[in-house]
This record gives sequence, C-alpha cells and structure tokens, in this order.
Amino acid sequence: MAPTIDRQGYWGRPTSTLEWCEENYVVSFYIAEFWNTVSNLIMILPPLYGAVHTYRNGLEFRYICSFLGLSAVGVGSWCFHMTLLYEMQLLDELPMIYSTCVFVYCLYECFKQENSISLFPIVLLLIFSVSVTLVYLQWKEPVFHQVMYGVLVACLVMRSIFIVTWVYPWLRALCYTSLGVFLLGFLLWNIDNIFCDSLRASRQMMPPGVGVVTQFHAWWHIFTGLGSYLHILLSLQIRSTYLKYRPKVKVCIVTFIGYPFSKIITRL
Ligand SMILES: CCCCCCCC/C=C\CCCCCCCC(=O)N[C@@H](CO)[C@H](O)/C=C/CCCCCCCCCCCCC
Ligand SMILES: [Zn+2]
Repeated sequence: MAPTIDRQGYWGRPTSTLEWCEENYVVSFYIAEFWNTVSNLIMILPPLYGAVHTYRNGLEFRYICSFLGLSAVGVGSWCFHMTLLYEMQLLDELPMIYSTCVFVYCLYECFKQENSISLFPIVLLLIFSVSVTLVYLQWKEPVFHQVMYGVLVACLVMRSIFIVTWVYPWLRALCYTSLGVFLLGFLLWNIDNIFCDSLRASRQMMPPGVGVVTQFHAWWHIFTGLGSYLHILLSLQIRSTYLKYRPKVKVCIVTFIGYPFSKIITRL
C-alpha cells in the first residue's frame, strides 16, 4: 500500500495495517485522510433514509438490517480514515463482512414465505463471520480480509445474475447498473493502490482544489456505496415481487450529491 507520509496530526502515528494514497493531515489537523473520510457520507445517509422508509412501509426486518449494515460500514470507515488507528480499521473492515452476509441471506432466501426464518443459512453465515473475525484478529493480513469479502461479493453477483437471467429478466437493468457501478468503484480502488506514486506527483502539479478528483479511494467509497445501495433495492424489489406486494417504484429527489434519483419501494 501507499508509503506513510510523515505529517502528524491529532490522532498521532497511524497504527493501522493499511494506508491509502491520500496524504495524511493535509486538509485538517483532526482528520488524517480528509477526502477518504467525508466521502463516507454517501454510505451513511442514504441507507439511513432507506432503513426508515423500509420500516415505515412495513417491509421485512432483514432489509432494515441491510440498510443499517451499510450505514454501519460507512460510520466505521469514517472513523478509520479519520484516525488511521488499528481498532478503527477493524470497525471499517469487519462490518463489511457482516453486512455482506446479511445481503447474502436476503438474496438466497428471497423465494421463501414472508417472515420465515431459515436457521441453516443463518448458522452457516454466522460461522463464516465468526471464523473470519477470529482469523483476522490473529493474522492481521489485509489480503485475507479482501479475499473473504470478495468471496461474499462473488456469491451475490452469481445469485443476482441467476435471478435476473432466469426469474425476473425485467430487473436486468437494475442488477447490471448496481454491478457496473460497484465494479467501477473496484477499478478505481485498484488504480489508487497501483498508481499511487504517479497520482501523488500529479496532484502536486494541479491547481489547489482540482487534485481532489484524483482521490480514487474516496471515489471507491462513493461508487461502492451507490452500488451497494442499488443492490439492496434490487434485493428488495425481487422479494417484493415474489411476495406480490405490487412494488411501486417512485423517483424521488434525495438532497445530496451522488443520489439525485433513487428508487424507492413501497408496500401498497
Ligand atoms: C450485483 C451487485 C453486487 C454488489 C455487491 C455489493 C456488496 C456490498 C457489501 C457491503 C458494502 C461494503 C461497502 C464497501 C465499503 C468500503 C470501505 C473501505 O474502503 N474499506 C477499506 C478500508 O478503508 C477496506 O480495507 C477495503 C477493502 C476493499 C476490498 C476490496 C475487495 C473487492 C472485491 C471485489 C470482488 C469483485 C468480485 C466480482 C466477481 C464477479
Ligand atoms: Zn476506505
């Protein structure tokens, strides 16, 4: 990962096992990586809105958990990029695993009766989450976490593609938009890691304020946040259709950048 920049700030020396390409404590003395921190708002606020909406419309508890899980990842990620402390890194990375497990449960159990609870997948996902947590606490290797997270995402991708290919083809656009946006974020995550030296050098030559567009880890937060949010909507739409809720898609204006239009499902 990116070499450490020597600049010191409020939280002292980083203790995390990972550092990103954004230079530390440049914008604020209190926030180690400013852009990587504030970009998490996109992962925190819209899912909170989704959770409230899901609750108000009497939709299943598992979808409230999905939205809140995504918000929790955003809060953990905010704390991590603000401090670069190891404990906060765990608060970012472990909820990624837990919330994706909730997504997996929702998508693999979407053709079951309303409010039914299947113990077998819950136990399986719990064993997976606990094992990943225990191994990662001992073996502090970020690649292990990334591979485990990637396995869960691959399960989601395969299941989504199966459903929109064979069951609800009219949901293809939503599925591939969610996947495309997520993968675009992943591409930017890789560019940030691989070309960090060139990105830092190019920022030096840009006028103040323009360099922010090269903060590709922040862009990863934005795209992965949007892709994950759309994925929850897809999952909710599949479930609502199966339960014959007559899902109604409303276009509404949400007042922050990146989410000008979002689809909302209501139970009529
Ligand atoms: C059909 C669409 C599927 C979309 C799936 C969406 C699943 C989203 C699940 C949870 C939301 C998590 C949002 C990510 C937050 C990122 C926070 C973050 O930046 N954390 C880092 C620390 O700041 C952390 O170290 C980053 C880890 C990144 C791991 C990247 C691995 C990506 C693996 C992607 C594999 C794609 C597989 C595609 C298979 C066809
Ligand atoms: Zn991050």
